[in-house]
Amino acid sequence: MAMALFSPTFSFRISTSAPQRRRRRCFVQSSQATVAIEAPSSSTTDLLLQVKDLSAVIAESKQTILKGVNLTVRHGEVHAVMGKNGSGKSTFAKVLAGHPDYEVTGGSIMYKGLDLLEMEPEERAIAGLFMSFQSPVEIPGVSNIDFLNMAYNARRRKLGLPELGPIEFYGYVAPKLELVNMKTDFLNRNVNEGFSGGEKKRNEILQLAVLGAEFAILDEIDSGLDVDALQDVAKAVNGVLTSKNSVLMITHYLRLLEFIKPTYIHIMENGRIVKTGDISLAETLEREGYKAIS
Ligand SMILES: Nc1ncnc2c1ncn2[C@@H]1O[C@H](COP(=O)(O)OP(=O)(O)OP(=O)(O)O)[C@@H](O)[C@H]1O
Repeated sequence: MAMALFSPTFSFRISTSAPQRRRRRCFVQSSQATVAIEAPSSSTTDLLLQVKDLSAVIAESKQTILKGVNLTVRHGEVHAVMGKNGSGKSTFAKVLAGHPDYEVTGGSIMYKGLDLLEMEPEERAIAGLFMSFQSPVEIPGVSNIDFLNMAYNARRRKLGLPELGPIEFYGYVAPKLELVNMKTDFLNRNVNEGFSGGEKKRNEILQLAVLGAEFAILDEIDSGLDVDALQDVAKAVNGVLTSKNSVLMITHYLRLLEFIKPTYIHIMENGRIVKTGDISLAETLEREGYKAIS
């Protein structure tokens, strides 16, 4: 059943079905040629995520949104996805997270050597995939610290590690609050309830820091942030980046990419990645608009 409050992290609390993975084999794989430019190949042991010829429709209307996406992400890389409004960026992110609004109709996604499309959203989260949404959801009646503690322990349980009690967990989370420049009282407030837009984004990055995700998908974390908040959020993202984990961020603006340096920039157009390059691609875009690179 589709749910209003989808998030792989929140799925620890609210279990979902994942229609996208079960139905995908009922469709013939798209044979449309894609124009994606793959990142240069290196050792396959570095591979974190490999998306091949991914196509997806909206579950309800069957309207095709993704039309053959190819993307390779290795450990330690930062990928930025840019593109005009409506080109399919958020849909791609949500399909990676296992959002039930979409059905995969072709292609494959391998994550850490596993078939991601065979995994439930919560299994994806436990396997280290984190998604920050454009509009983070509010969870009335659930305090931020309880939510974080529960999500953190759920992952630890699956990894065979001992759970942390409230006091130990407070000791773990407190330094991470500093990383995102959030006051302690945010821990006792209900998840995102009454938070400003910027506070919600900081809270998303706090979740990322707490969960220690290996692959973070950040959908427009820069939207609605003032300059200071943008720097705080970028500093926090940089603070959680290591040579072992990777980030896929969706953005419209060069300003974010000046703080979080991308390894590759991809341009999405009409449900496909049509161009891949370095920061100069975003600079051209900023100067001349999409007509310069379409
Ligand atoms: N659940 C849905 N129901 C109806 N239409 C949808 C749904 N999800 C995506 N779409 C449509 O698919 C297209 C791609 O949407 P998507 O949100 O992926 O674009 P985007 O590139 O992220 O855009 P933006 O830059 O404006 O955030 C849009 O035309 C959108 O209206």
